[in-house]
Amino acid sequence: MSTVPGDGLTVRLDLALLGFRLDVDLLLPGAGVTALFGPSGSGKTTCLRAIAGLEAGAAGQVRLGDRLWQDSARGFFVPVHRRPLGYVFQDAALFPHLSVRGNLDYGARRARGDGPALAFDAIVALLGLGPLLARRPSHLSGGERQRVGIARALLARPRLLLLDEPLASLDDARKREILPYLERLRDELAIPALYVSHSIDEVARLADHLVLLEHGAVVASGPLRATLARTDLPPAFLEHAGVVVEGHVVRQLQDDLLLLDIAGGQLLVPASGQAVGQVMRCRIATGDVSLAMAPARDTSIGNQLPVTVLQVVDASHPAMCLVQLDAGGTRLLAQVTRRAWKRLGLAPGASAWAQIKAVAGLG
Ligand SMILES: Nc1ncnc2c1ncn2[C@@H]1O[C@H](COP(=O)(O)OP(=O)(O)OP(=O)(O)O)[C@@H](O)[C@H]1O
Repeated sequence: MSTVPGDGLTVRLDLALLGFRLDVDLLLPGAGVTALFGPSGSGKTTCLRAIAGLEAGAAGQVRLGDRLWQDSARGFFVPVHRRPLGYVFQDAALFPHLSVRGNLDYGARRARGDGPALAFDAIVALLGLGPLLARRPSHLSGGERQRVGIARALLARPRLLLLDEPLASLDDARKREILPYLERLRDELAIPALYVSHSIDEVARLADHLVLLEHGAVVASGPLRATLARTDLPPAFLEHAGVVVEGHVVRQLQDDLLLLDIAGGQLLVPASGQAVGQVMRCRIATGDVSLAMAPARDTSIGNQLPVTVLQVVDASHPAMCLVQLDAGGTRLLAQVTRRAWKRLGLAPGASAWAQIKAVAGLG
């Protein structure tokens, strides 16, 4: 039996279902948010269920820090109700006849975990539920219901939080409303969270670590920024490739723009409520970066950075290639046509200008 360093989460599972096999071997951080990302049917939910102990047929080992939850080699299996975890689904199944407070009290009374104890009031404040405590679930928006569901999961004192597409049933406005609360959880909670999502923007905004799943197997697992910027992933993932850049807001400009200091330069980014000095994450998709040999003068493009070409690889379409660039310490990825690559005479080591059409501020 292997030993696990520190307080990480070991998930070594092999599960055969009718027509589907989950076979994963993961060592995940014991803190922060790990996102599970992959195409529909790749096994994200099955993986979460197996970690929770809801798939009794799963062979292998699950261990959180020094706590062993299952080890089939030794016939050891902690049942789901004895694993200290909080499970949040797409729709929080709240009791309709109880108020928000009643629903939370119910969760607190059933607390069986031995994770960090957060006071009722602290959890209510963390999720902004104070003004909602007297309401019935039928008088809550979808986003508010999810916040109550997360609070109820936290009141059980979990050591691990499992979130299965908690925003999937919400419209964009509700998603924007709840994301800052999820960021607060990430920044203030001492326990790790596994977060399943279909949305790469959501993942880029919230996660610290990224696991890519395809056909029940792990394609990649690593720190978010490094993993998203990889150029050696299967085609299903390359279309989501792009970089996540972090920088400090140095100035607020007219027209709702912010000036962001990043390694090696500055970026103009659409404002989304950040103050000067604050750290901001942005995502730059590969399709939003093009290449030129000189900075363009009369252009609508707001961001142009001098770059060095590092390498070029095949993109998911044969007409396209992915070019990895270094912009003074910030890695960028550009998706350009093979024809343009040849026409510009580019090669690894060449100098060029990256024209960045869009930068999505992620909060
Ligand atoms: N109890 C089950 N018995 C047989 N097959 C199952 C069972 N549960 C899930 N599957 C199959 O396992 C595969 C993975 O499903 P899973 O729900 O884990 O994928 P997912 O990545 O979460 O998908 P989505 O993003 O669509 O939610 C699918 O092919 C699904 O049909």
